[in-house]
Amino acid sequence: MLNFAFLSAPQKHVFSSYISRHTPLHPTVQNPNFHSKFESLASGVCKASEFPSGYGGLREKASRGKRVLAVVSSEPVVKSEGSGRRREESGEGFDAIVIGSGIGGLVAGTQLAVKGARVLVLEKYVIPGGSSGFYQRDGYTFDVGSSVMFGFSDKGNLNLITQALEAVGCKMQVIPDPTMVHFHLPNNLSVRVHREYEKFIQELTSYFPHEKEGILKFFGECWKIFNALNSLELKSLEEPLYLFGQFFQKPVECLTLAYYLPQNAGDIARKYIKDPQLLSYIDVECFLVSTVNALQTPMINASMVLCDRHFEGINYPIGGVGGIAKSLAKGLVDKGSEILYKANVTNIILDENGKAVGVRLSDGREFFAKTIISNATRWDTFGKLLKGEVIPKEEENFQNVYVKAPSFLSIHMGVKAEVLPPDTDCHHFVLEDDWTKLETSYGSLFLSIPTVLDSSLAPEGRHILHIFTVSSMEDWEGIGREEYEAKKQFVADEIICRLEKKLFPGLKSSIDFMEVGTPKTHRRYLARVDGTYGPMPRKTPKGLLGMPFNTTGVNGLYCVGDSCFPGQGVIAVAFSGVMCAHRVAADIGLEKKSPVMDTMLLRLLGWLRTLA
Ligand SMILES: NC(=O)c1ccc[n+]([C@@H]2O[C@H](COP(=O)([O-])OP(=O)(O)OC[C@H]3O[C@@H](n4cnc5c(N)ncnc54)[C@H](O)[C@@H]3O)[C@@H](O)[C@H]2O)c1
Ligand SMILES: CC(C)=CCC/C(C)=C/C=C/C(C)=C/C=C/C(C)=C/C=C/C=C(C)/C=C/C=C(C)/C=C/C=C(\C)CCC=C(C)C
Repeated sequence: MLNFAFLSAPQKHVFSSYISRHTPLHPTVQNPNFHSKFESLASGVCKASEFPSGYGGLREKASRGKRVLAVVSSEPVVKSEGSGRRREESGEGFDAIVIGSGIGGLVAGTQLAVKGARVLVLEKYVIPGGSSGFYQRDGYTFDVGSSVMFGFSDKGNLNLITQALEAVGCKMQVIPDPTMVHFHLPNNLSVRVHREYEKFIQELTSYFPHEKEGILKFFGECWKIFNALNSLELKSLEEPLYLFGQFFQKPVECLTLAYYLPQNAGDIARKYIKDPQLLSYIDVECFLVSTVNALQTPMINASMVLCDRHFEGINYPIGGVGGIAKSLAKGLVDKGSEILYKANVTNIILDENGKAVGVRLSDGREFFAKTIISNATRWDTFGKLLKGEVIPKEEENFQNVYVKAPSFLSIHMGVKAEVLPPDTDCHHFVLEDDWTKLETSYGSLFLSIPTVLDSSLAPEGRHILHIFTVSSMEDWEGIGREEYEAKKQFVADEIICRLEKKLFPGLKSSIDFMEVGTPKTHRRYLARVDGTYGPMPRKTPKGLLGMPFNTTGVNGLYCVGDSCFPGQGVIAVAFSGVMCAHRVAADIGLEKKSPVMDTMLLRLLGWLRTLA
């Protein structure tokens, strides 16, 4: 029998609430099979049985030489109710609280934990990952977001997912994808982006032989940028000791990147390419990266994607994309930090000097830390979590340069395997007959069939089809429940019809399972305002110049994720996590810093952004 007499009153309260909540059918687990299903998700060497104790485990902790029973993560005791003193004040608080467990938040959290910081991640939903999460239905494991994964190889400096996992002792098994995407475009332009660069260039030039030189020159310039990026050690561009160190060690590469920082891919493509159809093709390539055309896509981001797919390649993690977040969450807890699910942050708490010192949850609980990192979008962070506060000038600038990209409609389907022709590629992009429809709602279709690579994601004899397309919140608001359901069915039917015509005859009759998500679904489950896909330039941007890094105008508050430099994409938000952790670590004394140089660099960067 355990004797709990040594627990203080608040600890007893926490413990009894833990016991009552952690019955086999935990009410936070909406799906009673969730736990076992989640555990069964394959994730390489991170054993599934080692589910983060953050999901409500009890563990023993050493504290000042005494062994005390501590409740981990389901209810970290932060505010001592008796004395009214915060742990932070008594020297026991967290170094950082991360709001949200998207890949950006988890990478920031784990990188800090590895540096010795004590981190608390607060996630609104019941599992980690946000748009890189997963869900399971009827024997299918669906990726919430895209299944095209960069950053998983063993070489170079840009394999940020491999590095993030390695930092916490995890490695995932991956399956190399021979084709990043198969484009089905107007005028029967059908281009496969092969893993091998030469094969891809050969295929593209077979459609545009007269532009061979232009194609090689454009991609050549992309490789110049990619190679410069790949040669740097990637850390915070807001930390002067690192930044100037890199300039000193790799001056040519840094100057190359500085030169391209304010440039867009469309302008560079136009230097070499004249054929309007080929320029439209490059628009489509960029649309995948940024949901806007090439003239609005930063050249650094375009180069990163257009080259990395041939350098590291696209690799799918066995068991699904959700395994990445699951492994990072486990790694975080292994490193002595904590993650708490069903923790909906409603406010960031500022002290009397306007410094961010804590957060309040929708159930009234408060947690305090030296620094607060928000993985919510900047619109949510400054519009909701800091509601009532004056919005800092830098955020006003950001909102002048960037608007919220529309959301998307997603269809997750299970289909009979026979409907797919042999050798079907894993990822497809369909824009049937009109280039001008590229950026319009429902104009183009993204389609992934991850079971082509990993059949374990679906029951035997079945495949997963995940289709998504641009859709705006305005389309779905102000209608009643019945109309909403009928509209979902109608829009999905139209899309299925298009795919039947273009790719898979008989698709409709082969459907075994189907679930449609709208912008409202994405707003609700990803906690992203209007379900937005992320920031999109209001007009032609100056490359990446206007994209904010991680510090904010509020002392102690940092942002991470896709509304920070360099923008959308799992690998991009992983980089923002690495940058953020480095800057925070310097600010809390875990990394070297120079306060004088900090002030100068942050002012300089602030000024540069005003030029965007
Ligand atoms: N193939 C791909 O490249 C691919 C696939 C999937 C996702 N993605 C990318 O991932 C990027 C998004 O990653 P991200 O790191 O910015 O975050 P995210 O939006 O994926 O996750 C944010 C997390 O924060 C949580 N959250 C938000 N507000 C909260 C609050 N107030 N309290 C508690 N929790 C809260 C959400 O529930 C969510 O889990 C997107 O840009 C998308 O492109 C890319
Ligand atoms: C600071 C100053 C001012 C200056 C200095 C100079 C320098 C040094 C600089 C540097 C820089 C850097 C480092 C940068 C970096 C960058 C990076 C890393 C970037 C990255 C990016 C990435 C990206 C963008 C990615 C993306 C991706 C994506 C989005 C994906 C997606 C996908 C999809 C959607 C798919 C599709 C699908 C189908 C088809 C189905």
